[in-house]
Amino acid sequence: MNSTLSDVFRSHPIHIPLSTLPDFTSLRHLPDSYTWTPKDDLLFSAASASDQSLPSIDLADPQVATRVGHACATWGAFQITNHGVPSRLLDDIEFLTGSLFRLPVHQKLKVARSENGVSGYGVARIASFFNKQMWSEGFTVIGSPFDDFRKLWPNHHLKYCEIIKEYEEHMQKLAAKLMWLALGSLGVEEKHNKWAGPSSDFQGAQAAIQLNHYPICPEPDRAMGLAAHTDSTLLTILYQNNTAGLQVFRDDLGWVTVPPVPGSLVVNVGDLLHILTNGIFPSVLHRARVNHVRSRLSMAYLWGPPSDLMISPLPKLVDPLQSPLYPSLTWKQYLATKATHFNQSLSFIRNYDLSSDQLS
Ligand SMILES: C=C1C[C@]23C[C@@]1(O)CC[C@H]2[C@@]12CCC[C@@](C)(C(=O)O1)[C@H]2[C@@H]3C(=O)O
Ligand SMILES: O=C(O)CCC(=O)C(=O)O
Ligand SMILES: [Fe+2]
Repeated sequence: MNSTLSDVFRSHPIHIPLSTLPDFTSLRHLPDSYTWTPKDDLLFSAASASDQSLPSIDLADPQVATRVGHACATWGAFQITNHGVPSRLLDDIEFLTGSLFRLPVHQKLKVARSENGVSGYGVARIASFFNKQMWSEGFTVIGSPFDDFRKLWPNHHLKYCEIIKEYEEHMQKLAAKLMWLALGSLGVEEKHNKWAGPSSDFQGAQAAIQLNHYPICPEPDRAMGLAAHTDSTLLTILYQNNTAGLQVFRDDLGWVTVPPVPGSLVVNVGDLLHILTNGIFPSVLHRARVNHVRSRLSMAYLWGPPSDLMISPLPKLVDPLQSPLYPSLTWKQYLATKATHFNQSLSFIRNYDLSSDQLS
């Protein structure tokens, strides 16, 4: 039987006690366990020396594929407008996210993510790779949120389930469209990508929704909302509320803040698209900072292939005189690798000897 994303982490539990979640609202000073220095993250204070900003692309632009391709190759990320997701739906998902995190802690803990689970309330999975704690809380949706939502909102869960369903439908279509624009810019056609399906709709694609809340922070310069990471996806589509915090990293520029533009969405190239394009598109290193004036919400749609499907560099994008940069592997195997090797996962699989045992 095909596995789902929820199965992936059963063999990779994380041990982060939820009792470490502070009551963010009552703190006047940053506790030591939340105070980051460059020792805790080498890139912590890599300042941006540039006024360059992330490309913004109008999806109705006749040159859209070229622009998407260029943004993917240079930044591994871009913002989009005219994406077709109704602004009413963006308001709804933001409202849902705000309502969820405003619930009292004891209520949120009713749906706490289990150690070997992936859905539910808790700190980001990547927390286990850092000595310091992040100034955020999250909620992950994979599959139906019905059971969790009924515990959170006994009287309103159906309304909230409906919003998630509608959001997923729109995001799935948008992700497939963006994927074709990105691949199309490299001359990849449907015949080069067997997984595309007869109507190019990427049948069986799997996805997670990650809702993030970054509370107001008493000492934001010393805190970290969500530490630097790449997403393990093909693409991630992120909606941020009206508060800045997202930053993307470029080796030549340092950290670049992505200011929220009302109604626009941010698209990140994930590790699997980097592998599929044989390294042509970098997966973008990104993080979220916090501030002392306004709390921030972000809603990420993390999109990938069926979790058992073999992903490998597309032959069309591999120089016939060279070997592909990466071996074939499934999303499930990649997530297992990520659970062990985190930000070193791409270099780990690049040097991995396929003739030896199981990847992990
Ligand atoms: C599909 C997934 C990607 C993700 C792990 C997950 O199974 C569900 C949560 C996702 C998320 C969201 C926040 C950042 C991230 C690195 C994390 O810790 O959980 C990503 C994971 C990922 O992209 O590897
Ligand atoms: O909050 C943000 O802007 C980033 C969130 C993110 O990177 C994620 O959920 O994977
Ligand atoms: Fe991310």
